[in-house]
Amino acid sequence: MDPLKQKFSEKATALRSEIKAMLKEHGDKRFDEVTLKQIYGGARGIKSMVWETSQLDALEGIRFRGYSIPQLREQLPKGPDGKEPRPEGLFWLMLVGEVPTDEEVQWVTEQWASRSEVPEHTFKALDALPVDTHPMTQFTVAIASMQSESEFARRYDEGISKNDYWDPTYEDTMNLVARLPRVAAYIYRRTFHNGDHIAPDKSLDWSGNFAHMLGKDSADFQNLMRLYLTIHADHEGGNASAHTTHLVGSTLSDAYLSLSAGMNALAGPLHGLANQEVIKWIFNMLESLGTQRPTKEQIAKYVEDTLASGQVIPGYGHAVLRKPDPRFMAQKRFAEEYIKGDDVVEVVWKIFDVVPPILQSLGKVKNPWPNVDAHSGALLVHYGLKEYSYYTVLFGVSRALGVLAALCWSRALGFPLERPKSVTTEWVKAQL
Ligand SMILES: CC(=O)SCCNC(=O)CCNC(=O)[C@H](O)C(C)(C)COP(=O)(O)OP(=O)(O)OC[C@H]1O[C@@H](n2cnc3c(N)ncnc32)[C@H](O)[C@@H]1OP(=O)(O)O
Ligand SMILES: O=C([O-])CC(=O)C(=O)O
Repeated sequence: MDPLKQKFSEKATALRSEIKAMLKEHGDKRFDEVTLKQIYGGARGIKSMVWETSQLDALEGIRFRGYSIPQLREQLPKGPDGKEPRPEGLFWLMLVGEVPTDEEVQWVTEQWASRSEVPEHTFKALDALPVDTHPMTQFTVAIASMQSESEFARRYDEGISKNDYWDPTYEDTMNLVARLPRVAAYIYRRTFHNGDHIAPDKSLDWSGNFAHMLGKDSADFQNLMRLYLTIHADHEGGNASAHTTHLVGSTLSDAYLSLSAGMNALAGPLHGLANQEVIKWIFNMLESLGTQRPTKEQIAKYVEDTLASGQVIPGYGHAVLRKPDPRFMAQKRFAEEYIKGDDVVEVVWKIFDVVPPILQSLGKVKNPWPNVDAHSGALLVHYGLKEYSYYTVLFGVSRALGVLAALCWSRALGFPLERPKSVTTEWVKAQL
């Protein structure tokens, strides 16, 4: 058995028996009460799911197995120039709860390179779609098309024991994550570069090779990808892409079908698509103001106009966070270090000054601060990746790491079919 799988199997076996004992002793202990507002309000804050890979604090932001983003940047093995963390290490950490060594991360890089062959029919499926099909639609089609290779589906069909579900789920996860950069780069090159595809370079790390296949070989862009693919990977279990992957996975749909479903949730403008909406909104603002360097007063007026037309300010607000998103701050740090003085970055920082007090003044917005999506587009534009309808695919490649590591845990811990209760308004009225 490979070393990561071995470690995962040991940890999962131990936790499964611990949970069993805990449920036996404390199964009826109350952890939450549900208000009518929560029932009608998108289930905000209701504790109803277990997610081992990360946890979100409203003020501090995300912690992956207890590690904050600055701590990850310090402690995870980095790319060849020692600057930014490699997402391979974060995957290891999320899956087994330990910060990996350089050798362990190198092992993941090589495993993924060796599993990265994409089936020919996936390229054919993509080529059958109109070239202007939204990149996220192409992405979900490509992921679903690879389901024909699912180990879990094959072994389930053969009659696998419940106790072994975790094993082919792990195999599917490793294969799928290994292939995503190739699939995602193929979508980018077919959509925006006339199908002029770039062969993988398996000597590079997972992010470096992805950058290379996109057609961006600079060391700085590779570093941006390492950071980007690390910070977007997981945001506990309740966000729409994670929860969708989890829900679909709970029916014993395999990793391919579950991730493909989760990516459809990520493709919504209130969730992952917000990163494209942010840069579109900024470009529209610059065009309508006729300048690349708007004043704060000009931005404030544009924000007021956007709100007056009944639209949200993309990249601001959050269902859980109540402070500036540490993922926004991590990208701001990257911009300060690598590309200070960039015009679009300067606009993003001015928006950061202008928007929160305006949203606060509305009196209804619970979090006036920027989320992760407020910054990412400006960094990508700087390196020439201007095709913003593609941005959510990058997010999706990263998000796969967290939701699939969590899927492995769900199968290893024997989690059941998810099926919460719904009620009608008539029923609600009868209770009042
Ligand atoms: C990776 C991610 O998914 S991060 C989030 C990405 N999405 C965005 O950036 C889109 C813009 N933001 C939003 O629409 C929201 O803040 C969400 C969807 C992220 C969170 O929604 P909620 O938890 O319902 O936010 P909240 O409780 O603060 O909403 C209360 C009111 O404030 C409004 N509001 C919240 N954020 C904003 C915003 N950025 N601009 C304008 N109004 C806002 C809501 O639309 C709602 O208005 P309503 O009562 O008239 O319907
Ligand atoms: O947590 C959420 O609801 C949305 C979010 O920021 C993410 O999924 O990255």
